[in-house]
Amino acid sequence: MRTSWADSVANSASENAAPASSGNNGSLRSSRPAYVPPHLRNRTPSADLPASSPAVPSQANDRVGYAGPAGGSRWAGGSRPDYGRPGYGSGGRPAAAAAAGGWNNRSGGWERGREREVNPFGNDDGEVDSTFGEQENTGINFDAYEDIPVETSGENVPPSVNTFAEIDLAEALNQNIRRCKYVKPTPVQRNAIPIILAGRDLMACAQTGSGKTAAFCFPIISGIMREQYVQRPRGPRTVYPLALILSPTRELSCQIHDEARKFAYQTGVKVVVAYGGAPINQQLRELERGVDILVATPGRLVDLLERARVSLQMIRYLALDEADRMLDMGFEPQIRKIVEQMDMPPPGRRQTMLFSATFPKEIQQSLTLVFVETKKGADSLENWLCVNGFPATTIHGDRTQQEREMALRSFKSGKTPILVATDVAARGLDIPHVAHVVNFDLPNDIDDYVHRIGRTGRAGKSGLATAFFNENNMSMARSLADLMQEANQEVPAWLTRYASRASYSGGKNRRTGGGRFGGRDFRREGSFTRVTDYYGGGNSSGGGYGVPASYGGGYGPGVASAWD
Ligand SMILES: Nc1ncnc2c1ncn2[C@@H]1O[C@H](COP(=O)(O)OP(=O)(O)OP(=O)(O)O)[C@@H](O)[C@H]1O
Repeated sequence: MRTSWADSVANSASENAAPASSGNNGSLRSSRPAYVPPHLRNRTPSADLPASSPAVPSQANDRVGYAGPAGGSRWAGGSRPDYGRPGYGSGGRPAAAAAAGGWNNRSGGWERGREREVNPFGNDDGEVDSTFGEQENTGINFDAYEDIPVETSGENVPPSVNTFAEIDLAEALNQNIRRCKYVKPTPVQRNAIPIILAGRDLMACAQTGSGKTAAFCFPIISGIMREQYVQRPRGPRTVYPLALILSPTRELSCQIHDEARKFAYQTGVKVVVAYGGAPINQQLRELERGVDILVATPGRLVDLLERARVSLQMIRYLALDEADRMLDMGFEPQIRKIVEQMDMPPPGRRQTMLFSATFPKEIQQSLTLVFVETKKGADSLENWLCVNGFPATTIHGDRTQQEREMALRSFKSGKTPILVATDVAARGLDIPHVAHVVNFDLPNDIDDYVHRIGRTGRAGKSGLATAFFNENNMSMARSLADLMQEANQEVPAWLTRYASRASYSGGKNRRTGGGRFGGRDFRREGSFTRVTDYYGGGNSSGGGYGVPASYGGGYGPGVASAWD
């Protein structure tokens, strides 16, 4: 079972309380500067520090927890204990400083005396105006931007801001914004920055050259500065970035890296870039010096992950720049691997941001319809999804007509892209763009099943259907296996086994053993060929849960749908 992110942080905290000199690879560490996390850089050694740091309470890492006390700046410090770790050499700050300062006290810069941070602004090292004055900006025509309509969707979207001063960013970051001569935020920045700072996931579509890079970099940098207490494991060669920015090309990665280094200058947050087509050794050396934000192309990142030189275990922010382009360029397998198959924390434990100038409609409207058996089950699943960061709503027989209509509107508009429904309420719904139907509870009747999966893969589009099967669904095994066979899909061995057991015992489903499906021949009406489903998981000992997979479907031209 996957260990939770909070657990792994707490574990790593206790594992890593050893002094720097007792690391696994002392010689390696002595030959290169030891990595120092942002919160310990530029701190004077303190005699007040305990010999070992306390383990981090898991709650401290929950992003809900970092909103800070109401009515004051989040950065004002408060009574949060100092989790500074002595093992990192320069020492943490005294607890009293934590209580008094927050990160407005950060004098900025990387760890003093170890590595000098190159000034990414050239020789002009920092005569910065103390206010966001009317300086020259970098060529963005803000007059033209004022008229650009901005649409937002989602629940309780945090309000946009008009000025950088309104945003609760760190002073060191504000200084860099002034150094960049950004006077005011662009529309995408006005809207996206408060959303990301509020801990929300985001998909943002804004035209080229509209300042998307800063829109995701500012909140990531300020978030990392804020999480001063985050403890990271220390492998001899593995690094644990806190943020990952994926981009499709070497050029874009380098550009993001250059920009991010400016924004992060003297904040203590270190940005490293890794891309393919260039020797890996130099990039490895750079990574070994420590990394908070990793900007990478997918292929090179997979390479680094497979070599165990990078771990995603501590990722709090995942930004995909030009996400659609990455898919177009065939990076989907790598992205899936990075996001789903490595050690990346699941949604809810990390923030995910998708940025692009273009998002095909299919990407923006991928609605998921989940079928459950009971009204109670619908409510509790909806609640679970919402609590875990998946916007969901529900329709079932206990909801008023008005509530059902509202839920449907919210689903169709993409505000709540997951709809949990009981069978009765969902019959006959014609909702475009349903990309995925999940049979969380399988129905007892194959007709109902066919109706349900017919909500996706409509009008010639492909669709995905996922079913969770357990021994209580035994009576459906034979019909499901037959149905899949008819649709030329591979029938998993475990389902075949269930099917034969069900036939021996006679089966309860009225269609079992019938060979052909009685009543209505859905196949002749084009239904079977347009649906694709896959039953994963499960085993002969029973009770397994399905795993989503497999896209497909589509039906021949001119074939009418039974439900359209
Ligand atoms: N608030 C701002 N004020 C002035 N200039 C800005 C501001 N934000 C960004 N810029 C500048 O605008 C230019 C375009 O920004 P950026 O490259 O982030 O755009 P983008 O939306 O990512 O573009 P693309 O989609 O082409 O990658 C950059 O030179 C950047 O420094």
